[in-house]
Amino acid sequence: MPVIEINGVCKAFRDAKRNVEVTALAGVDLAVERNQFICLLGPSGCGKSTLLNMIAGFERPTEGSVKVDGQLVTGPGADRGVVFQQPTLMPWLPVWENVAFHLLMRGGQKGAHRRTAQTFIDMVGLTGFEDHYPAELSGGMSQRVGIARALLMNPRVILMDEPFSALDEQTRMQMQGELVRLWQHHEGTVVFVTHGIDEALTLGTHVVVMSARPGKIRAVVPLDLPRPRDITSPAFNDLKRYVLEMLHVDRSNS
Ligand SMILES: Nc1ncnc2c1ncn2[C@@H]1O[C@H](COP(=O)(O)OP(=O)(O)OP(=O)(O)O)[C@@H](O)[C@H]1O
Repeated sequence: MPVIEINGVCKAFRDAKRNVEVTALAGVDLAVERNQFICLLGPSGCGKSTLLNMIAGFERPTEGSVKVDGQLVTGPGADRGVVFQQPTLMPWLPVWENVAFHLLMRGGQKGAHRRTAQTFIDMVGLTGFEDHYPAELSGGMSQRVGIARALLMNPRVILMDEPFSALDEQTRMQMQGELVRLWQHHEGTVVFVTHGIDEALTLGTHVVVMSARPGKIRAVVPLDLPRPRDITSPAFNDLKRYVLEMLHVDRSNS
């Protein structure tokens, strides 16, 4: 059984200001299997974030269904960890309390929660920064805190919405490498929204190419490339050309 099942999903938003309906997604079907790393790629406004938000349970489909582990998604849950573009850290809490935030909210032994947080702080390479505050961290470090916080709940699915887009090129490439290593060591199912073709081809087991207005899935492209990915290799560039063609079909029709 797929971990995520999206069946016939449509999403319309009411634009109250202009008194019109915006169809963000129309007839989206997608099955995501365990341990797949799915990159959602498509032009701005094609509904990538809307689709991710529906898996996260922040939005409900207008039509169709979204299931995780066979259960209909009706709201957010601990089985789905979300990492946003901005890491949404609590500025008044040190790193370890930000990482352990959901555990601390549940109550219980603070010392035990700190030890649990430490495991994930170490995992994302922030050892020594446990007591730093968000204002003392770089963009990449803040994003690592967000990733550690999402991993700590041991979710079935990690949902990431352009988590590295605000980072400089070098930090982004480093974070991409670290994310792949984490995913390879701990396994799990990832859905990752990106604008970047290279990023999608570097990270994913599959790229889901979306078309715009209303958002639909144009193609699911399996990435049969060895890791670590070599962005200069002929195989990488063949796939890049194919994905670019998929994106361009959309542009030439619009
Ligand atoms: N809450 C909302 N209210 C009204 N319209 C919305 C809302 N959220 C999204 N939309 C519209 O739905 C469409 C899809 O938006 P969405 O943010 O999902 O696209 P996206 O592919 O993630 O875009 P980007 O790559 O620019 O972040 C857009 O036309 C957007 O204006």
